[in-house]
Amino acid sequence: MSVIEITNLRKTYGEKVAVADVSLAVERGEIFGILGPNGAGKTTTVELLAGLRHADGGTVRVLGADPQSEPAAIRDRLGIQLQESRLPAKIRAREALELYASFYPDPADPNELLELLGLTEKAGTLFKDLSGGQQQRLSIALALVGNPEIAVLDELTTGLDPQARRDTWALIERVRDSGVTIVLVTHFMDEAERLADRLAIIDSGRVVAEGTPAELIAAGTDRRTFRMRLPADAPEDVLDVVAALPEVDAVTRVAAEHEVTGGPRVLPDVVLALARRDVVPDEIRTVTRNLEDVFVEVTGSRPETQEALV
Ligand SMILES: Nc1ncnc2c1ncn2[C@@H]1O[C@H](COP(=O)(O)OP(=O)(O)OP(=O)(O)O)[C@@H](O)[C@H]1O
Repeated sequence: MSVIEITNLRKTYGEKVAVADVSLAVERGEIFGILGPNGAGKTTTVELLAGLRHADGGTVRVLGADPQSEPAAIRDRLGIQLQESRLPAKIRAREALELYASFYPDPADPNELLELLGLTEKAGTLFKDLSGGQQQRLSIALALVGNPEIAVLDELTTGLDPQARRDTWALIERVRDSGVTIVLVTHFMDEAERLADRLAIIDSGRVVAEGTPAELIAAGTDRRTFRMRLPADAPEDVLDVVAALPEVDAVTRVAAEHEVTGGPRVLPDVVLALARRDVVPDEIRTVTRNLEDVFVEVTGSRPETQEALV
């Protein structure tokens, strides 16, 4: 059953089209990823579905209600963690949770949430003295404190170190497994590939691809790629022979290897052609596509990575 249905959503800021035409459906109990480059319209889309902004066109239904005209119907059922949400520097972790809990009719137990998020030992710590990862976890706890059926998490792991990111991912899976539907906004491929049960890639305010990570990776191409290392004594013209095979699209040199791309039969055809010339590659390994390749194909842009932090 869909808990969120967005149809032909549109939002402009003056001349600027932030969301051109977005349609998507989120099913109960899944982690749904919204992936896209900076400025694609992801945050605006989730702000519209949370009823924080008014759409210029299209419809949004969250748990059957229109968040714009019936905000009260979803207020206690949808929790949202917005990008860079800041708390007052001098509020303590438990105080913040207790304060937010007091806004809801049936809140989660702040102590249980602190435990779930690994913050029990930091319960008495001032917000300003928490590390980036701890602040992030606290903001996730705040999105969950109303015991929501749906939690929207925007740029969950931006600025976290690799270990904190992995811990946060494990936590999100635990939250999903406890029955909460999660909408995860991210521009990190690895995060979407690892966490999302299904995802939509948004570019320039439109959905350009949608499906499970595996479906997206498998769809749209019958091209295959592999890399091989040729023996030092291979005849010089053997690469010309490979490149001339009908099944081969391209042969490129990558460090000590050659990368060959072509149709579904590219690997056996190349191996056979080499064998006819008495050449046996020292090593062959297939190169599988990942979500990053899909992203580059459908958006034409390279995603950002967390490498700077590693
Ligand atoms: N309040 C606003 N006024 C004017 N333009 C805006 C406003 N909010 C967003 N935009 C513009 O709308 C476009 C979509 O922004 P949005 O924040 O939804 O994208 P995003 O995919 O979430 O990107 P990011 O990851 O950088 O936050 C951007 O070009 C942005 O500059």
